[in-house]
Amino acid sequence: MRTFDVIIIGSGSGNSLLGPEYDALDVAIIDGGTFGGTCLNVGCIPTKMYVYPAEIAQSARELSGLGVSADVSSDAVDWPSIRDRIFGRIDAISTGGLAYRNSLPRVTVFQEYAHFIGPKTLETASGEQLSAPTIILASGSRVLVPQIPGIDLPQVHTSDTVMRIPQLPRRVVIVGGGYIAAEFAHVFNGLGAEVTQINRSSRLLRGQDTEIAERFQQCAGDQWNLATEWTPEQITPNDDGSVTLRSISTQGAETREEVADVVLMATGRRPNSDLLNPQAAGIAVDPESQLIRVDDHQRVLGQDGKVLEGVWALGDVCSPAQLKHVANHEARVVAHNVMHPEDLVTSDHRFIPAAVFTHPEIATVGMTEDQARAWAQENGAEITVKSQAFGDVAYGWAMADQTGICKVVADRATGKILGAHLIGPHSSMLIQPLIQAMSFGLDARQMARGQYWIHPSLAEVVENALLGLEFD
Ligand SMILES: Cc1cc2nc3c(=O)[nH]c(=O)nc-3n(C[C@H](O)[C@H](O)[C@H](O)COP(=O)(O)OP(=O)(O)OC[C@H]3O[C@@H](n4cnc5c(N)ncnc54)[C@H](O)[C@@H]3O)c2cc1C
Ligand SMILES: NC(=O)c1ccc[n+]([C@@H]2O[C@H](COP(=O)([O-])OP(=O)(O)OC[C@H]3O[C@@H](n4cnc5c(N)ncnc54)[C@H](O)[C@@H]3O)[C@@H](O)[C@H]2O)c1
Repeated sequence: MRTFDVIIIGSGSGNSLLGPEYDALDVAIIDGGTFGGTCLNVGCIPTKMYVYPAEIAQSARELSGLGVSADVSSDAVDWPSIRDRIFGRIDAISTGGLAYRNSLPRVTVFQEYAHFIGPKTLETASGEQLSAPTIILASGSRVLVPQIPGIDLPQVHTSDTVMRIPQLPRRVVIVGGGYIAAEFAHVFNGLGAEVTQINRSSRLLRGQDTEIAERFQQCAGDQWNLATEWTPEQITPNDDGSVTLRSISTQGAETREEVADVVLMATGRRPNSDLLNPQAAGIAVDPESQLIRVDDHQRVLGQDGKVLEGVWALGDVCSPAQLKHVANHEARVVAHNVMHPEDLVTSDHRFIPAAVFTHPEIATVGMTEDQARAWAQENGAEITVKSQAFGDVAYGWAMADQTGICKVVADRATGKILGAHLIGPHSSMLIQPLIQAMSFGLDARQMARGQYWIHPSLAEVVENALLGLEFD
C-alpha cells in the first residue's frame, strides 16, 4: 500500500487544485484518460476552436444584406488544417501539463483508472493500492449513448471522437437537442456540410427560456434540416461507406431514414461516480442523477447523510450544471477548504451562467420567465419583463440583425434582476454585466442609469432592456 497526503482522482479541474500551498505535500494525481480532462481535450476548448471558423464562415455567407458578397462553400474549408491547428495546440498542452506534473518531486501521476476498495483506500487498474487522509474526487462525466443496433459502427461518433475525423463529411446527422448537438450542428453547417438534426422531443434547448428556445429553433430550422419528435432506432452500413439512420416518430406510427457519412450522437453525459465504486468507501450517490452527494463546502456525504471527513468532490461528478466554470469554482473552494478546515468557504451556486456557442449565440443566467412567474406566484411578488431586440439599437442596425433579443426579468417592487437571457451575436459577452449585477446585488434601475454605456456599442441592447422594465 502506498500512502500520500492527498490523492486527486481526475486531471481536469482536479489538476488545477495544486497551488503553492500544496508544495509541501505528497500528492498523487490519478487519471485513466487523457491528461487534462474533458474541457481541454474533448470539450469546451476544441469545440470553440471549431466554432470560431464556422462562425466566420457562416457570417460571411450572410454578408449580402450588408452589400458585400462572399462565397464560402465547403470547398473553401480545409478541415485537416483546422483540425491540426486545434489539436497541435491542445495535445501539446496535455502532454506538457503531464510532463510538468511528473517533473515535480512530490507529485506522482498514475495514468490509469482507480476505484475504492474501502474508506480512503483505492486500487488502480494495475492492482496498486493507494491511500491518503485527503481524497479529492474530480472524475467528471462521460458520454451516454442509446444502445441501438449499429451504434458501434465506425461512422457513428460522439463529441469524444468527431473532432478528429480525417475530412469534413458531406452529410452529417446529429442526434440530440442539447448544447452539444446545437454547437456541432453550427460547426458542421458553418463549415459547409449538409446537416440534419434529429431530436426526440418537440423542443431544442429545453432548459432555456421558452422565448429564446423558440427563436433558436426557428434559426436552426432556417440553417439546417431539423426533424423533431423522432427517436433513432437503428443505424445500418451502406455499400458506399455511408450509413442509414432509421428513426421512429414519437407517436410510434411512422419511420424516416437519413443517409449520412457521419452520425454524431449528442445524447447527454452521465457522472463518472460508478467508476469509483463509491459504495466501498461509504460515499452517497444520488440514485436519480448518479451525482456524488456533497455539502455546500464540497465535502462528500456518506450513506448516512453525514460528512465523510477528508473526502471532497468537485465538477461534473457532483455538480448538475456540467459546466467548466462551475467545476473551476468548486476546485477553488476545495483547494482552500482542504488547507483551511477551520475556515471553510462555501460554493456559490446562486447565479450560474451558461452560453451556447451557436449561430446566433445564446447566453443565460438566473430564472427563465416561466420560473420567475412561478416564483412570483409562490412569493406574492410581481415580475417585470423586457425583451429588447438587437435590431432596435444602433449597432444592431449596423449589423442588420433581425433575430437577437436581450431579455431581462426583474422583481417589479425591488428592481432585483431575477434572470437574463440573450440570443444574438456576442451574447456570451453581453451577458457578463448582468451576471455581475445579479452576483453583487445591483438592481436594474441602478445598473441602467448608474453608469455610462458606450454609444453606439451593442451593449446598448442591455441598457435598453433594463430601461424597458416597469417598476412600481
Ligand atoms: C463537447 C463538449 C463541449 C463543452 N463545452 C463547454 C463549454 O463551452 N463551456 C462549459 O462551461 N462547459 C463545457 N463543457 C462541459 C465541461 O467540459 C465540463 O463541465 C468540465 O470539463 C468538467 O470538468 P471536471 O474536472 O469535472 O471533469 P473532467 O475534465 O471530465 O475530468 C475528469 C477526469 O477524470 C478521469 N477519470 C474518471 N474516472 C476516473 C477513475 N475512476 N480513475 C481515474 N481517472 C478517472 C477522466 O479520465 C477525466 O480525465 C463541454 C463538454 C463537452 C463534452
Ligand atoms: N457551451 C456549453 O456550456 C456547453 C457545450 C457543450 C456541452 N456542455 C455541457 O455538456 C453537457 C452534455 O451536453 P449534451 O448536449 O450531450 O446533453 P443534454 O442533456 O443537454 O442533451 C441531450 C439530448 O439528447 C437527447 N436524448 C437523450 N437520450 C436520447 C435517446 N436515447 N434518443 C434520442 N435522443 C436522446 C435529449 O432529449 C437531449 O435533447 C451539458 O449538460 C452541458 O452542460 C456545455
